[in-house]
Amino acid sequence: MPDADLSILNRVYDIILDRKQNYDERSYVCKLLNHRKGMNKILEKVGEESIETILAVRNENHAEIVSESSDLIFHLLVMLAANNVTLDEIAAELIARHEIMKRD
Ligand SMILES: N=c1c2ncn([C@@H]3O[C@H](COP(=O)(O)OP(=O)(O)OP(=O)(O)O)[C@@H](O)[C@H]3O)c2ncn1[C@@H]1O[C@H](COP(=O)(O)O)[C@@H](O)[C@H]1O
Repeated sequence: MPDADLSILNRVYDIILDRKQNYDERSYVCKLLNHRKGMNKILEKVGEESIETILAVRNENHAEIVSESSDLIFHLLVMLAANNVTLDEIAAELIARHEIMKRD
């Protein structure tokens, strides 16, 4: 297994963008992006996974926190891609805040 690093966020985001362009009935991302409830379905999933992450923390269960946080981040990536927000924009926002707030 390759070293785990956050470049996987870009890789998954790029797959989601590809799913926006190329419908595949086997794809979970395509099901979400084309759901009859529209954006509400994606937002429901973000809400659901947020609550499951909170419960995992309440349970003090490390493995569950990792798993539920991964579900949450994945569904956030779908929500961002569906709204044409790029990861570069998120990175730029975090960098700008870091520059403003850093104390050393
Ligand atoms: N990271 C993920 C990922 N994490 C979770 N899931 C799916 O998210 C779904 C919802 O998870 P839940 O735990 O909420 O399960 P559930 O309650 O049964 O879900 P629903 O009934 O609400 O659909 C499950 O079907 C999971 O398989 C994911 N599906 C896809 N990815 C990534 O997205 C890429 C593209 O996926 P496809 O579009 O399916 O090819 C994959 O290669 C992965 O990198």
